[in-house]
This record gives sequence, C-alpha cells and structure tokens, in this order.
Amino acid sequence: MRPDARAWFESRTTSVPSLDVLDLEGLLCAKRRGQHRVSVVLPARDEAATVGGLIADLHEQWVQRTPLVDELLVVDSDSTDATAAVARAAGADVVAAADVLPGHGSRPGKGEALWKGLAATTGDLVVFLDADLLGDVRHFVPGLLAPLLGDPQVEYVKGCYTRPLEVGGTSVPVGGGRVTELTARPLLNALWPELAGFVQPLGGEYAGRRSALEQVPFVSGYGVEVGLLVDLLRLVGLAALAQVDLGVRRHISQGQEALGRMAGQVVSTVLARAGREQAGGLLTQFRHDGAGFEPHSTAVAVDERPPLATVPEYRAPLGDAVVG
Ligand SMILES: O=c1ccn([C@@H]2O[C@H](COP(=O)(O)OP(=O)(O)O[C@H]3O[C@H](CO)[C@@H](O)[C@H](O)[C@H]3O)[C@@H](O)[C@H]2O)c(=O)[nH]1
Ligand SMILES: O=C(O)[C@H](O)COP(=O)(O)O
Repeated sequence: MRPDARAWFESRTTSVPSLDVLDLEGLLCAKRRGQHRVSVVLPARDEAATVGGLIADLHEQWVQRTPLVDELLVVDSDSTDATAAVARAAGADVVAAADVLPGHGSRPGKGEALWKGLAATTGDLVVFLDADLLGDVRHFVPGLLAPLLGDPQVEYVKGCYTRPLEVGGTSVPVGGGRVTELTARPLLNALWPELAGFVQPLGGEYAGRRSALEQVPFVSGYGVEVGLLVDLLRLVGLAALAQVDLGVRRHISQGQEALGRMAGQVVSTVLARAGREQAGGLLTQFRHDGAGFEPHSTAVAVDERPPLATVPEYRAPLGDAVVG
C-alpha cells in the first residue's frame, strides 16, 4: 500500500463491532454539546422481507430507548411489494422517492433514493443504511456517527466489515463483496491509490455531514458509493474521510447477472470521474437458451443528480415544502 494510504488506514480506522464497546453516554453528550441532529436514511426497493425487523430494531434502540436518532426515514424506491407499509408499521417515516422534489422528476436507482432521502431529511449528520441487512446491526448507527461526533475534522465515514457470501443455503465466511473485490477495488487502486485503505468502498453503510453531502453529485444507480468516495476525496481531502470496522455484515445477495450490471455502473462512474467519456454506455450480457447465446443489453451510463446545494427548492424549508 502507498505510504499515504497506509498512514490514513492506520490513523483513520476505528472499530465498533458490537454495541458493547460503545460509550453511549459519551456519544449522547457529544451530540448535545454539538447541538447535532441525526437523520438515518434507508433506501428500499422491494425489501418487505427485511425492512420491518431492521426498522423495529433501530426505532426501539435509537429513537425510543436512547435518543441518538431524530429522524428515521425509509425512501421507497418504486417498490411493488409492501415495503412502505411494513416500514411505517415498524416505526419509520416513509416517503416515496418520486414524491420528493417532484419538480425534478423521478429516476430509477439506489443513488436516486439516497439523493431524495438527503433532500427529505433535516439532520446535520446523515447516516445511510441498506434496507436488506440481516441480523442485529443496531451498532452500525452509533459506530458510523462516533467519528463525526468526536472529531470536527471528519466529514464522511465509511463502514467496513467482513462479508460472508450466503447463496443457495451455503455460506462462505469471507466470500461476499464480489463487485467490490473484482471491480471497484482494482479500479480505485489503479486510479486513486490514496483510497486503497478503504476496506469496503461499495458497502451501503456510511455517514456524513450534510454540509459536505449536499455539495457533491449523487449518481442515480449503484455507482453512488464509488462516486461519493472520489468526489468527497476531491472536496474535503483524505484526512477528512474515516472508516469504521462494524464487524460482520450479512445481506440478501443478488445473482451474477445483476452483479454484472452493478459492476457496469461502477465502471461507468469511475471512468466518468477519470475524465473518460463512455463509448456506448451499454453492457451486453449473454444467456444460453439451449439453442444458442442470446445477447441482452442494459444501459449502464452514468446518470447523476446535481449537488443538492445547487437545487433551489432544497433551499426552501424542508419537510412539507419538499415532500409531496
Ligand atoms: O433501485 C434501487 C435499488 C436498490 N435499492 C436499495 O438499495 C439498497 C442496496 O441495494 P442492493 O440491491 O441490496 O445492493 P447490493 O447488491 O447489496 O450492492 C452493494 O453494492 C452497491 C454498489 O456500491 C451498493 O449500492 C449497495 O449498498 C451494496 O450493498 C437496498 O436497500 C435496496 O433496496 C433502492 O432503493 N433502489
Ligand atoms: O459490494 C459488492 O461487491 C456487492 O454488494 C456484491 O456483494 P455480494 O458478493 O456479497 O453479494
């Protein structure tokens, strides 16, 4: 690893693998002292199977029992299942992505849901979590907040973890994060070697100061994490980025074809940030129907939203003025 990346890794990586290691009173004290307001945003598309338990845990722990979280918002990203109703019943506020900043229209994708979630919340500290997480992840929230509450120089905190791969009833202890290992990490190491110390550049759990998040664009699809990392590096510098080891992360894995499309979006995002125009913006994959190969092409070109700070409606008082 390059010396600057190693120095960053050693000085900016903390560890919160469970609730037991946290000084909750200290965190609450820092939150009060800094007059912070914390928003937690979960983008969700068809996550009715997992979002209820996750929200119930977070709401019970961080809204009811320990007042660390002021807003707990699920952004319903065009779900066709009961995601919205399940999340609401479990204690979250729920907005449909399409209803936020309606004048700006609606686009598909996870990054779009995050951008709308940032617009629909008011906290100066914002935590993002995927809605398909499995198991007890209550410690993710204070773990991600701790560096922001404890050090005014930190602007953005990326979660990292070991990732089992659970497919077809079998589990490989560290087999997860396939797009990370085969696409994102090699690209980032090649183009921005100072970011080589990030263990999970793609994972969906991170937190930042609104003042920084509202100054960067949000890629609408799965390129959002890699885009944020590179854009925030440019905006605030490596020393203002941090990561926290959150232990083990389990989630619902996608199949190979879907991961190929995700990798295509990550590649497009990286190429755009490296100043390379995309030739076609299409990813062609193949299926064999028994008689021969059938090509399927998908658009993976970068589609992105501008920094929220440049959106006039965002400047209006948030809440009712923005949502609906
Ligand atoms: O159009 C979409 C697609 C996904 N999601 C939600 O986004 C989260 C992550 O999506 P998922 O399809 O589970 O992604 P993964 O296969 O887990 O991909 C990983 O890698 C991606 C690329 O960096 C990250 O965006 C993910 O957070 C990270 O978990 C979940 O809550 C989804 O419901 C949306 O809200 N809208
Ligand atoms: O981060 C990744 O690389 C993708 O989420 C794929 O993860 P998985 O291999 O654990 O499904």
